Amino acid sequence: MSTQVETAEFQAEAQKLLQLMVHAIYSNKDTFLRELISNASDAIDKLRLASYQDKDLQVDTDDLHILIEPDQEQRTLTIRDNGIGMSKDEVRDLIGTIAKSGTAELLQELKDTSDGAAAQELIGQFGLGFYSSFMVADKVTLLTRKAGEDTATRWESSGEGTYTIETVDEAPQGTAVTLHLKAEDQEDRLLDYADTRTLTQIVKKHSDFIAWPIRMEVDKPGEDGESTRELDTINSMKALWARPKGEVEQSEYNEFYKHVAHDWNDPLETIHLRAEGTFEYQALLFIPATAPFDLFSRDQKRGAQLYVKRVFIMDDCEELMPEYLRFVKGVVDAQDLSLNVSREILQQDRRIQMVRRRLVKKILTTVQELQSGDAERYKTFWENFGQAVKEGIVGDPDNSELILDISSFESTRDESEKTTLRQYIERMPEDQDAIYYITGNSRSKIENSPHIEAFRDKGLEVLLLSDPIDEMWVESVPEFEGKKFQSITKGEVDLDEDSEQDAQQKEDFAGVLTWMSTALSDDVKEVRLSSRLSSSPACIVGDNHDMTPTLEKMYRAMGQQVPRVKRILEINPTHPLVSGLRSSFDENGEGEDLTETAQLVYGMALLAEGGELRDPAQFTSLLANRLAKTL
Ligand SMILES: Nc1ncnc2c1ncn2[C@@H]1O[C@H](COP(=O)(O)OP(=O)(O)OP(=O)(O)O)[C@@H](O)[C@H]1O
Repeated sequence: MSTQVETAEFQAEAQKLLQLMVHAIYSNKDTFLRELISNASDAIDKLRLASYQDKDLQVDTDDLHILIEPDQEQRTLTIRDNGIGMSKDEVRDLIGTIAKSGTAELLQELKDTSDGAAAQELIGQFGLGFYSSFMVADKVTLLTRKAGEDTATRWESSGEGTYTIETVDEAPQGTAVTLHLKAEDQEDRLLDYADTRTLTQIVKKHSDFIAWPIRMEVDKPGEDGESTRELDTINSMKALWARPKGEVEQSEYNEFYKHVAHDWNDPLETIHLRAEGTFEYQALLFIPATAPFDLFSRDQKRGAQLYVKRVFIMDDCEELMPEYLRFVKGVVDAQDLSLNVSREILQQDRRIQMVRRRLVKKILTTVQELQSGDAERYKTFWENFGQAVKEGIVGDPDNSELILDISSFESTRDESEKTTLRQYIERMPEDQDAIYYITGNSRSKIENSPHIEAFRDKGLEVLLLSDPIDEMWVESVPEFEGKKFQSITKGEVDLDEDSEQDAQQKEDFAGVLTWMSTALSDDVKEVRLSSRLSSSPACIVGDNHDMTPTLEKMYRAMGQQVPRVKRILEINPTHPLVSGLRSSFDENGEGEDLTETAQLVYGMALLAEGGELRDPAQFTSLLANRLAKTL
């Protein structure tokens, strides 16, 4: 067998992340061991599953374990597992590159931040798995043989841009990662990772719950006072989710979370539940403290890990979690499923649907409790995951009321504080019968939109809905707690109390309105007087069931055919431009100049709401000509 050594380069992004590790940006160096043990444990889970699914696979699964081998003299530390191993191509793909989405954004953010603590938090959020070995080692050697293959692969790197890779004839099945340790440096929080006591402490702290034995030779005091070296299992291996809730420390939950979620930070919330009766299961779920970089990418995975009677069955079990809760991590261990259950079977299984319903309810009510009991943590939750959770208002009709209840929204009342719907309703004046809202692309755009003027003048609060998903749910939900949602850019709004004056104005403007409706008929279906404006001359509104321009644009962007919706131009009778337009029409009748003024009024209204002109060049030329006349 040829054992030619190839030298290859890390992918550019991997190189940059490695540099961060080599130059020790992350202060909690002990985490490397948790990462390597976590990978080893995953590899054993995979082997166990593969041997179960493929009876012809020639592997020995009798004594699956992880072995820690420190060598004080050589200053090395080896983490060895007899799990699934990797093929040569897998080593290249999995170790030489970083396929995680969000890497580019992470690197950009790291470049932009000069604050060490912020950089650490970013790294912590991203997790660096295998690469974290380079925090404590100046050279790493990996020897691996994939289950069922004859030859093995040896990989080595000092983390400086290149690595070597070669095929070797012999190696035990599984993976051994050998770290050539950096010198101990207490100041830099670099401990002696060849010391068995240090290693034992780290394993107990970070990896105690790992389901496979983690073994290491340790010194044991003998009867004659002499100590002897003995192979010991240093983790308790107790599945955390199977232990009674009251007996598990939060620190244990936190460590377990870091293992399942590949996160380096503590979770925001822990949910531990057990169901007994016809279908028994235990669930241990976590809400992370920060949203992952890829929360809104299409390939974002979702779902808890599924175990059956303590045996790992699959990662990302989608059947257990709806898409809008894709950020929830954890484990569900069911007692009464078959070990060879497949995704197809799970999709059909009504018991799994029942579990999912219960988990969803539990997660949502946990957030509800947070909302009423811990404002700061609720705020963190909502800032990170609110946008995703709101997808459930449309996607999960059974829970839409509950989701609305735990949601909070920006409003005209306070720039820095969001409001819940319940709080909004409590503040509503007695005669207000609807929840007013406006949708659009950004807070700044909608908050200065002319539609809001009269609401602001009258002290009426308006919700400012600027997430793309808001456009969707607000169309589909009729009401909350008996109050219907009313867009302030749609339908007729009557905020003026003086009906006598109204009637007079209607009469005065009747002629000019009819003429304007015809003059602008290519763009609008009607021109009418407004009671929602106080300082702007005009605004554009829709009928109650019309699609908003933002929604129209969203559908077009998704490639759907949508007819162009003509909306309504509302003009402000008290604005000098509008009253002047009317007197000019009354005195001189229609004319080219007046038509141009009407077009300008329409164009301005469109721009004021952040809309796009159909013919911007024509609009600017009209405006330029008009301005020239004033000079
Ligand atoms: N001991 C191992 N045995 C088999 N495969 C392994 C082992 N260690 C790593 N791998 C493979 O290499 C991949 C990359 O590992 P790495 O630790 O860099 O990232 P990860 O575990 O996928 O995610 P994270 O960076 O969030 O920890 C793993 O997903 C796994 O497929």
